Amino acid sequence: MAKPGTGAAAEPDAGAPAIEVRDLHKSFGTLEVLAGVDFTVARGEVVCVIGPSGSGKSTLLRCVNRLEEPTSGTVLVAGAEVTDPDVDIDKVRRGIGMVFQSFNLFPHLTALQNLTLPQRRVLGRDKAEATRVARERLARVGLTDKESSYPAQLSGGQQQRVAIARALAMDPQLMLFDEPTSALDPELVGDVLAVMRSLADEGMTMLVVTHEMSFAKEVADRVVFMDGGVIVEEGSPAHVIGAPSHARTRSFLSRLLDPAAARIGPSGD
Ligand SMILES: Nc1ncnc2c1ncn2[C@@H]1O[C@H](COP(=O)(O)OP(=O)(O)OP(=O)(O)O)[C@@H](O)[C@H]1O
Repeated sequence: MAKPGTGAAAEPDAGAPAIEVRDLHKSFGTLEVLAGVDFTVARGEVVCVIGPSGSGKSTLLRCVNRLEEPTSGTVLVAGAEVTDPDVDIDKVRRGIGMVFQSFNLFPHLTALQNLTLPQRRVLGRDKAEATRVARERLARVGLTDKESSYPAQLSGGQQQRVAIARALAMDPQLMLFDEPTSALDPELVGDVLAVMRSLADEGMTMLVVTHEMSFAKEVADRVVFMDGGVIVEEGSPAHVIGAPSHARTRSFLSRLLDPAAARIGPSGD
């Protein structure tokens, strides 16, 4: 528990898991969106969260950096209790990179400026250091030649790679991805997934809400299947995607692979 006013709980605990979620509940009015979620993400682990629309995946992710206030329960990030009202939440958030479905770039700034501005404002880096870091991160996502482009001059996939580079420029300990490829034309998805795969290979801790089953199968250490605001099952990709033990998971996966079946009617379980 944080000591009120000290911000002490925001200090990373080297031995603590990257994320711990305990008995998390979230309601919007009478709608209970998270109905008691428990899970842990180890450092360096890549966890994909899958599940039907409305199952609470985005809400769970948004509770991790307190973009949503949980109704009850506990979230710890590197040992810092995010859900404690007295925690220094800005300090915790500085260690968490977040990538959304929509890229949320500043339209009036170039790619390079989109990366330098938050570093200067939030981390207080001087212009030369922020520019050096920005160029390094743009190179990491394969966009060195686009540093002077404005978002409107970039494809959706390139904008998303700038958004990933922007998050990386803040030196996060942990990256949250909320359906990062859902808004992209199919031919642009591969480049974004390749960047995410390289981050995973480098040991970045990643919690990824996605419908990209090939990414989940090939890159995730663990897959969590959510439905109705609870975790129905979790385990290795080979288990959850390859041989799910729960009927609700099987039904979801078959509807995902055969969208025509989803239009015909209810899943039957
Ligand atoms: N701010 C909000 N106010 C009211 N209801 C909300 C709010 N945010 C989410 N919801 C509702 O909570 C439920 C779960 O939403 P959430 O976005 O977490 O689901 P999801 O599993 O990520 O779905 P999708 O795959 O469609 O993004 C939905 O019914 C949604 O309409």
